[in-house]
Amino acid sequence: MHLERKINVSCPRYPRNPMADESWRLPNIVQELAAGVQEPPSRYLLRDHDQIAGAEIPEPIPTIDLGRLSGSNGADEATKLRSALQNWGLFLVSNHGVETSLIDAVTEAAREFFRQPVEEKKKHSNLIDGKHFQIEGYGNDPVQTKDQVLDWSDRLHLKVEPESERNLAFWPTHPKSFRNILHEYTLKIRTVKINILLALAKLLELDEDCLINQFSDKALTTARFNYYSPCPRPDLVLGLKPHSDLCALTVLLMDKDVGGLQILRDGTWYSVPTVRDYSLLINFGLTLEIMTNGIFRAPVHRAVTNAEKERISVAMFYAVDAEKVIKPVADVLGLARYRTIKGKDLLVEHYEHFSRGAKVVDSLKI
Ligand SMILES: O=C(O)CCC(=O)C(=O)O
Ligand SMILES: [Fe+2]
Repeated sequence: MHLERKINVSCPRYPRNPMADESWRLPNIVQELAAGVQEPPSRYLLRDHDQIAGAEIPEPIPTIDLGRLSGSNGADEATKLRSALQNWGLFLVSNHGVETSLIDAVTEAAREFFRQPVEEKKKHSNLIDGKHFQIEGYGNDPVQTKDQVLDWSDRLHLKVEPESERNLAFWPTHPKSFRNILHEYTLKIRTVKINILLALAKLLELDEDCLINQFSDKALTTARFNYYSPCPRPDLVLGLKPHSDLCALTVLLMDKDVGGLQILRDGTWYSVPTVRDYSLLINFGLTLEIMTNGIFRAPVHRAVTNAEKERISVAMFYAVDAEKVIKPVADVLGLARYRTIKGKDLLVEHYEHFSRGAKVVDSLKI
């Protein structure tokens, strides 16, 4: 059975009432829209005039030397990691073992993919029969209500692990090297994920493999290539609404030239600066927040757009098996602060909250 059927998001079937005009459920490809409009359509405009310009981050996001953290003399890096997590909930990793040439190749492959005509990309559409949303493929998020504020971005979202779950129909053949590059990148980033989970378990003074053991051979890893078209009104439109990632861990490859990621701390949005030294950004998701009973928090973040420049980011999401019940991994973490939830149900609840700008974590806290 294909995983996407197991984790299908419960989007209302289209058309629910054969007589009703439900075309609003079918989002535009933003890249197409951006090429033709002077002003973004009203569905993309923020309602509450939230401040979009981010504040300058008061100190650099800490960079952890992953090689050193994983080695026998990792105590200094572990201290840095602890403070990064307390302050920002995210950090950069350097010395991560992924060749710079591979990182460049991933970025370039993504750029080449998005450079194709929309008709080519739509061959990998995330709408079944042009109507029903599924998580995998090229397109946008599901539109659940007429007044949902839409995001100024398109994406290609692919299952990469377990390998048996890859759906090659969604995997681009242009550029020709795309599939090989993504395969190589998946193997390399897996090691990054493992090293981080080992280090986190140590920080929590738990058995070293206690977090890694949460990921069975059915645990789902997806790669999401985000494409933010230039937007005529970056002051009124978001590239991606505020959210926390759902998975346990995200490894984010940011565009090295164009910034756009913002992180929320104490009610203020801070711009995350671009990095040019091939560091990767590590971001915790809600699954890890629940597994650590709130000791590690999933930061709320969003992406803003740019008037002149396109922006690309590549996120690798490490989720657990869809059937796994997510809960604190050890009794020593204290009385549960979150209700337990299955991986697949978290996904459904997330989309329901995300579409109306709400946070699923608030519904999970006990
Ligand atoms: O584009 C970015 O920098 C952030 C992307 C992101 O948050 C996501 O894909 O979940
Ligand atoms: Fe995210």
